[in-house]
Amino acid sequence: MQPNAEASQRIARISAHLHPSGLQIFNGCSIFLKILFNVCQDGGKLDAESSKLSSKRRGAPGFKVAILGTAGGIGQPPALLMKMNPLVSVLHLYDGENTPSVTADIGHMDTSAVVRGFLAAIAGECSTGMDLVIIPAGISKCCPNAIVNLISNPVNSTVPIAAEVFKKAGTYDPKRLLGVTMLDVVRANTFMAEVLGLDPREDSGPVKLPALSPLKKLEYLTNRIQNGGTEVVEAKAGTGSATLSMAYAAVKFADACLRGLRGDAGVAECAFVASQGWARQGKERVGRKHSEGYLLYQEMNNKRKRMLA
Ligand SMILES: NC(=O)C1=CN([C@@H]2O[C@H](COP(=O)(O)OP(=O)(O)OC[C@H]3O[C@@H](n4cnc5c(N)ncnc54)[C@H](O)[C@@H]3O)[C@@H](O)[C@H]2O)C=CC1
Ligand SMILES: O=C([O-])CC(=O)C(=O)O
Repeated sequence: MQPNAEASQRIARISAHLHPSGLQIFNGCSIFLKILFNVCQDGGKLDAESSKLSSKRRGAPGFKVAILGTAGGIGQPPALLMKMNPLVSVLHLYDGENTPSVTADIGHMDTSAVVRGFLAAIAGECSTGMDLVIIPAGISKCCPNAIVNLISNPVNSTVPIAAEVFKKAGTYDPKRLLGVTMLDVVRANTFMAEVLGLDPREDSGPVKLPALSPLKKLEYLTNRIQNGGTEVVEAKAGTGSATLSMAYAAVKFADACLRGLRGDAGVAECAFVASQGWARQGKERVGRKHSEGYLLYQEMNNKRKRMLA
């Protein structure tokens, strides 16, 4: 096809996404996915379309990522950061409200990921074909074959609830359902580095620990990390909880998952996962398809295990 004709086709496609003819669909329609902005009715078609666009742009396929609850305090900054992530080729944004504004805004960024927004009751299905689904709010009925990063609090309850939802849908895979506890790790790195006068980017927690004795310093750090959420809530004087540091942590974790899926060796981060029942947090190694199991939990002494239970 001639370049001019191709460009005309692309303009028509973009116009169809920006001004979907089926706008009345989300006014009083009972179907589950209320399609809104940049969105067509057929999820599969849309995925194919997004992929076509993205692979043309990038020359190589990347990962498809969805964010549920994307218009909220935590959801918006990860949408921005995932649009900047070179591993992401398709970014689907879901929320019950304000998805158009977030999608329009982020969609103008000149990075390669193709963005689509869905005004969706996310307690139902999310689009299929995703590699990674990040959930600050709501839950999807099923995310077949995707790694799910569940952020909604309380993670030690929402992850088991999500597991039941996925079991019902026949899509449960404990190795793909990860409760995001990364903010605690991020805080631990920061606070520990502050006390020791180190660069927080050095990931050497276990190496640093002996330097923290006597016990008082450990107690100080344990308290500060455990009360990190309260520190932010109080600073925000009742207007909300951590959103920016959480978004950073969510994206740090999501990026680790994508690197694991890409096949990078030695990718391991902490998460809340199912193992011999619930109430476990361990360091997960993420592989090409899913997390590959605990590294850290087995190494913890009983006192620490009791603290996590
Ligand atoms: N895992 C962690 O370390 C942390 C978790 N959190 C948790 O993250 C969650 C999200 O926090 P924020 O983004 O600040 O909340 P928020 O209230 O600002 O945003 C929630 C968003 O989700 C959307 N939403 C909620 N239910 C929906 C549904 N059923 N269908 C469609 N859209 C829906 C809302 O429209 C809203 O835009 C909270 O549960 C919070 O406690 C917060 C900080 C740290
Ligand atoms: O309670 C919240 O939503 C915030 C939170 O988990 C934290 O900052 O660690």
